[in-house]
Amino acid sequence: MAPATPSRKPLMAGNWKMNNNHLEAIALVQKMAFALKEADYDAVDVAVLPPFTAIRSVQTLVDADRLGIQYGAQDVSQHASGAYTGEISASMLAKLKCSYAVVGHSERRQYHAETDEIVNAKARAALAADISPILCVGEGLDVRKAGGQVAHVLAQLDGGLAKIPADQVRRTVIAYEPVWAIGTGETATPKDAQEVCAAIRTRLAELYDGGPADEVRILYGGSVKGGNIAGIMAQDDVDGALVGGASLDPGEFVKICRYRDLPV
Ligand SMILES: O=C[C@H](O)COP(=O)(O)O
Repeated sequence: MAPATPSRKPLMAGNWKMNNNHLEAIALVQKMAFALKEADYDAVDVAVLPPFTAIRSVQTLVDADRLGIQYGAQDVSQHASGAYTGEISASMLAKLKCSYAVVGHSERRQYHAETDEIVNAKARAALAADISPILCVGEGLDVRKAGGQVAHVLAQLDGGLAKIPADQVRRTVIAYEPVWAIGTGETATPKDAQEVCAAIRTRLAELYDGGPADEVRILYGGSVKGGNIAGIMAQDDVDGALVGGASLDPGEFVKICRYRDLPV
């Protein structure tokens, strides 16, 4: 596959999961913003994905201080509006100027029984509101041990992208997150990450004519930190990272954003 081009600007997205109230969120974004320089934003898109309750505060800070940090949500409803207690719609997130919404994170699939059909409906709801879905795919340890990771991930990809046309897939982000590497300290090797990310790009080329495969950003996620990001980013088909635990530490997250300065 072709190496990353300027049309695939790397994206480092910090998924805070269920951490940080709105006051803590402001403090964390301020620390990041203090450390990040213009050159960082030129090289990398930097995004935070706070809990829903903190998005408005992050928006206010980003707007007031004209920060280059992007932000988004960790989930979105598949429904547009109505009697869905506890749900947050894509149009509500668009009103908060969210750039991204994660869909199909393995924790949603596992704890909330989200199927590929639901994940697909969420991705389409996000796109309809001009929000880029970050579509998560990834295999469990049993699948990995049996060598079925590529087939498993491609089936999730096919399901997640169903009925999404080429002009919309261009703005979709795919995150490959092997479930066995999330929050465990076990990182996939750069070669493991490249194998699956390359297979994802090849499948995108099969599914879509006209070049979207070369434009879609594919992230790796799973115990990413300053010590392993450079090797992962050296892979041709990895265009960034979805970072969990390390994104809660501003120093570590900024280090990840500056992976170019780190040894491979
Ligand atoms: O969304 C992020 C991933 O689940 C990775 O989390 P982690 O970096 O804590 O392993």
